[in-house]
Amino acid sequence: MSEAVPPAAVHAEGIVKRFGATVALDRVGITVAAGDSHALVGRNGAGKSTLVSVLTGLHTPDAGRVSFQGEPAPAAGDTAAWQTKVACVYQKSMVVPDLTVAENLFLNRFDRGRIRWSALRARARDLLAEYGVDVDPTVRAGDLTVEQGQFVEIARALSFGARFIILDEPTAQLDAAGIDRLFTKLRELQRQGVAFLFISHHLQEVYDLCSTVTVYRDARHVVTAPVAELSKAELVEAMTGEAAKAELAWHAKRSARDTATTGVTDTAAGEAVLRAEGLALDGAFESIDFAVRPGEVLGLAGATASGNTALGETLVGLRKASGGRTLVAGRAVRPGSVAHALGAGIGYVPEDRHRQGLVLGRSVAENATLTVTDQLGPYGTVLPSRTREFAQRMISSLDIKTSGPGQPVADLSGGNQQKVVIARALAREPRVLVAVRPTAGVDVKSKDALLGVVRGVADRGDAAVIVSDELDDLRVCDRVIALFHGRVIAEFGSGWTDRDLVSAMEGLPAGGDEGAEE
Ligand SMILES: Nc1ncnc2c1ncn2[C@@H]1O[C@H](COP(=O)(O)OP(=O)(O)OP(=O)(O)O)[C@@H](O)[C@H]1O
Repeated sequence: MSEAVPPAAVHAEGIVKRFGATVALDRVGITVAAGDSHALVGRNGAGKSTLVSVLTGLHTPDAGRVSFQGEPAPAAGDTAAWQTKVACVYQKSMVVPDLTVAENLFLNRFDRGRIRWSALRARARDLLAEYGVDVDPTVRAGDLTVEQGQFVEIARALSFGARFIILDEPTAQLDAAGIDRLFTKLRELQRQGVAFLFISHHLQEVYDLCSTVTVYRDARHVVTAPVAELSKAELVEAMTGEAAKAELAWHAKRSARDTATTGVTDTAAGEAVLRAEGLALDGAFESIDFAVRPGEVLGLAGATASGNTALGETLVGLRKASGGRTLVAGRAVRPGSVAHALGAGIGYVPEDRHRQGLVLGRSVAENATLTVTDQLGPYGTVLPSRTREFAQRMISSLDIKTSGPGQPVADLSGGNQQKVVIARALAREPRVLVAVRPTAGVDVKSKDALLGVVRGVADRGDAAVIVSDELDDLRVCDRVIALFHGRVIAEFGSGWTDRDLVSAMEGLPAGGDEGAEE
């Protein structure tokens, strides 16, 4: 025991944080050892983001203490001092989009009057090279990919001297190759003594990257253990407080339907709820045909640049097709018109809930009913009682953690905001629901419930389209079309294997390679 153990990268104890009547953190603690990769997991609303705010100096806790490398945390408001201790990298990086990478790296570090731009660029180049980040410092930050933005943020944090970095769902917008590169970089930095707190709803990533895991539930600390000593079932049990079910409940059944859905163009026009005929968008995807029948959930699988998201956005009218057409129940939908798509019965769950999904200052009830206000009272009036009643129903069926329908959406945790977006799309009882990565940021248990709700849309006789690269999202589909570089590369019935679908999304032709060596 005589070896000198370096002080913990961060140590927090007895942290209490209240928002009005809500106790977001109830005497919790966390200790991240130097050079460790420590996961923090918990259901939506468990308190993870609130802890991040406390550990980065954004919120002052009502009680408790935080220290970095054995020294008390800086005073509240001393941003410069906090930056030398800790940084948080979010899925959307916090860089200023209109400034160059070099400017972002040195933001607020120089007296503006004395900036020498050539020197600044050279320093930025050195700094990026030092941390092995392959990004041109003269590029506008807004033009970086999510992955590049995150690497720049990490380099920026390290250059301030921070040896502790929080990653809040960093993989949410990365494809498999991007996740690999991120993890490789993190392992490399870990070897140099940098510690990470990793927040993710993808439990497999916790097992792939982290050596320690802490679970919070309902604002309380439940357990901290070496990852190797906790099975997935035990982890889920700690998160939910219930014995874990063996598997996700919402697999599409392998039914008679399966054998009937081998072709994409064989459906008679009258039967399909949604049909794409030669649908194309220049630069995104080429002429695509498919039909979604009543009772069917269709998956549009694909990695980041595959065109699947653009296809989803074209179906809902956010983008205007450059060729072909979309039909709902045999009637053509006006291209490029969200209002027309909505009127035709297409419900939409967008990927980016902050930009496209919610009015943050408004209540849960108002947001959940944004598309149905014409149904909530006579002659265009909105009856508050009906709005609340509808919202209350959605809150319980989707298990939204909120103090009530009147709570502003801005006060909900990220995953619970996503559920409000889904509630809103369901409110109109769409004939076809188009959902883009519907479970992003949603915890394991809620994920199951949400996918069940999407499945339910089809089971009541309507239809759904799930645009995603998440295998769990795609498992509820009766049929999956995989896109690669804007083209359909493969199509699967519900009996696909993870390996086949992943290969297709990576651009490898499906089938015929069973048993091939990696
Ligand atoms: N500004 C705020 N005002 C009121 N309540 C808040 C505020 N911020 C968070 N809360 C509440 O605190 C609790 C914890 O939220 P937090 O965002 O920390 O959860 P989380 O674990 O990060 O969830 P998710 O996985 O969904 O991101 C939630 O009940 C949330 O509604």
